[in-house]
Amino acid sequence: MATRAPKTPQGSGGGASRSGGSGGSPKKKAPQRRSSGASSQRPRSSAAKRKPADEGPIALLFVWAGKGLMLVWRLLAHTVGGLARAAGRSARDLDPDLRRDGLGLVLLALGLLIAAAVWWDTEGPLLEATRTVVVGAFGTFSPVLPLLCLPFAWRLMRTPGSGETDVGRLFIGSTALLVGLLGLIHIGHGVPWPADGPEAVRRAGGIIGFAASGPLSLLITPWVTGVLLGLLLVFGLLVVTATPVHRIPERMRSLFGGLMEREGGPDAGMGILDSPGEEEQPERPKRKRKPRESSGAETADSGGAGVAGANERPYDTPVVATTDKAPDPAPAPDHTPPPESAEQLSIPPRVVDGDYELPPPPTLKPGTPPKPRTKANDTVVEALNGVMEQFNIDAEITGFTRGPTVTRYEIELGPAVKVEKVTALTKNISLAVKSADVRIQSPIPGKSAIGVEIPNSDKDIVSLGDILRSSPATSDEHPLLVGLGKDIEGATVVANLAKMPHVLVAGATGAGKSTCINGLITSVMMRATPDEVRLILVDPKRVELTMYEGIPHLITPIITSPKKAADALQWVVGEMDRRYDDLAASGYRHIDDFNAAVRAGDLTAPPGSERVYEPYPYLVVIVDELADLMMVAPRDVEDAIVRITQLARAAGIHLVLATQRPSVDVVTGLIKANVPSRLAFATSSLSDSRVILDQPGAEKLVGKGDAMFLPMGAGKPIRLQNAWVTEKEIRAVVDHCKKQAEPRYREDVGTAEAKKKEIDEEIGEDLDLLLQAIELVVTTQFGSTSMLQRKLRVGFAKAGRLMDLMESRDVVGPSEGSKARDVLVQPDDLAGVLARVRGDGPPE
Ligand SMILES: Nc1ncnc2c1ncn2[C@@H]1O[C@H](COP(=O)(O)OP(=O)(O)OP(=O)(O)O)[C@@H](O)[C@H]1O
Repeated sequence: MATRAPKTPQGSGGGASRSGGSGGSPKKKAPQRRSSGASSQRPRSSAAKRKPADEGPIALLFVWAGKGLMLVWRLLAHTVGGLARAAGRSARDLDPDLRRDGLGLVLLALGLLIAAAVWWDTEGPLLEATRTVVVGAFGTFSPVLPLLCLPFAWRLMRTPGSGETDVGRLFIGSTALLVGLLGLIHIGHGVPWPADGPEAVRRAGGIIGFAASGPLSLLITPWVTGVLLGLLLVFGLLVVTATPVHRIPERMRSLFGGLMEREGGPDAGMGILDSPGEEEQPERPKRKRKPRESSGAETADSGGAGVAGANERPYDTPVVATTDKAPDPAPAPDHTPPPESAEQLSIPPRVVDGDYELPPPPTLKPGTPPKPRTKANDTVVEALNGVMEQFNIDAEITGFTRGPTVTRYEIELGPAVKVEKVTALTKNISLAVKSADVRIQSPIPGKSAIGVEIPNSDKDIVSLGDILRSSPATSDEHPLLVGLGKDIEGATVVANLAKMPHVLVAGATGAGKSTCINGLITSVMMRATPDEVRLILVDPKRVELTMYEGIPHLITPIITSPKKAADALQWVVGEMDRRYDDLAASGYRHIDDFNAAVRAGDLTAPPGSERVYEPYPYLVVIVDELADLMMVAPRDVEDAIVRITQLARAAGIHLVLATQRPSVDVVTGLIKANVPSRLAFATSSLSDSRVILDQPGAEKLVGKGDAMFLPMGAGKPIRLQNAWVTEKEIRAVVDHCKKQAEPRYREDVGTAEAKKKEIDEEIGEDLDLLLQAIELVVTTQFGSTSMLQRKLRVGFAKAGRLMDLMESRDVVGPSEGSKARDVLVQPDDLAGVLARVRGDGPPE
């Protein structure tokens, strides 16, 4: 997740306002200027030379005054910037909503100051200076400025929780809008130059209007400048209202519809008083993101890869553990021609007209404050010392690091003491500290000490709310960043599902696996809009995930039938293939690049196509009990999982597979090889731990969310206490999401069965064999019946029938006697053909 994420429209208008520079033919252009006098003597070479040469002392004065003003401004900006940076640390600690209020109040004060200076001509040196600066800069537009400050201030204070990007967007948009407008006003007044007198400039668009239109008019005529400035103005308007160009008709419709409703509705009378813009709030962002930093002790630096950094003072400086060690992206498939289908998105892109607000961060409650040391720790230290003494081992307990569930005690050995002397005492230590779950780590990474992990008798609760409000989570905006918990040193652990890119969650019943899945889904709901992330939830147990029914992130109702779940996985394979087709056709390697290009408007539909490109949401498939699926259709499920996991990363599709039976028949070698990240909760046996982590350790976990996280590429797992989220909190988040938007389901997810029946009559029981035969023939490009007999171990009659079925589906050509048949499908198209034969091909 890389920090992700779709952002506000990009500022592309800079080019328009900045064009110019040298070039052009002043000879031709000068006569087109409408102003007279000095203007006709404009210089001919470069703009730089032009003014000082011909504009006389007044113009020179203006130029130098302008430069002086710039210098003062820069000095001021540096000083204020320095002060702001110095105050930054404490400002960052402020509640973000308070920060926005502060900004709003500053804007209000500014509006009042300008109103007093410009509207009422009030006396006083500050007001006079304000008047000179404002009227000089904005010209005839200055009286409107105070009116603009008011709605902006109002918006800032009225919509707490919006991100900083919102403020940035408004700033960029209104600057473009203002520059365009002032330039146009200036052109409307005949493009007066400073040489025409300061009053002439003030009566037009002011210095800003002049800067936007004057030099440009000289180079490309006022008309063309007017058009460019008009475009800049429209761009500014679109940015301020957060309206991408392709959404203009939609926005107009909703604005128009809203106005009509208000006119005809019961509140029609009130509608006259309300400003329609305010009512529609067109400038509101589509989403409110970013849960804010907690006011607690989380001050983590952004961590690097894989495993949390070691930490001397755990509760002061927790470190993020993210799965940053991403491998090279999956190789992009060969370039293929643009797909024929006119439909691009197989997942409906828009779920809601208007705005979608993320749940406010306080919906999730804070946990218990961490305790760095308790009486229980002292008791354990005494017990450990006792054991060392009893066995005459020259070793010392030099300290401990208390995590939420487990404390790691550090033992330093004297000279010439064998490590094995301590490790052999595990059972005695267990006895002395009255806990069966003692785990010895030798050495503690980065220290020449042995670590003895002993469960705390007085555990801390790690709340998901605290994790999502901590800076490791808030500093990364990727919508697939999820809160995992806290490690043994108390550092926050977050992970990006997109980087995992698939994860296996396993553990014995009651170990905390369902809580973990709840945490993952809640993280997504807290941080991502349905336009950014869509979910497929598979819950064969029918009890675990029911509370998420109806959330707008779902693309299909929660799937409870294992058979349907297997079909849904096949649908995901199809969705992945469709995405890959799009990536290949457009020449992008990753869905993020594709989406960025769509947002920037760089992707146009191929000639003759009616397609409208939309960004693809990430798709996360969460299976709460893999074992139930593997019992029903082991081969289909395994095939689909392997295919998805091998390729889906670049397509933005990620799997979370959970099971309480991590045995080799559920988590097969193939699945294991392709699901690189693992999250293990307490297992009932050492062999189960081996299946999940490829090493022992999970059997020693103490349950209730005590977990080991092995991110992709990491050699050693991180022990962590998984974050806790209550059912009440989940319900509040779910209610919030449901109020924001209705789910829009894909009808065909998990319904391949129905389609299959149509072709079943002909294929009958042979579907599996036929799929294998197609795969064989296409990959070898050899259409031979005897090869099918040999490889599939079928008789001549069956092999002949398979060949006929393949012929009727255009996989092979007609029989040519004893010669092998022509193969009509290329290996690249195999996935599509298999999907079609299965009956889960792309919708017509
Ligand atoms: N992160 C956690 N923090 C604190 N307690 C937890 C945590 N996770 C689980 N627990 C405790 O463990 C109990 C069982 O958790 P959970 O239902 O998630 O286990 P499970 O492995 O999914 O079990 P099952 O497979 O039977 O559904 C919870 O009721 C809760 O009391």
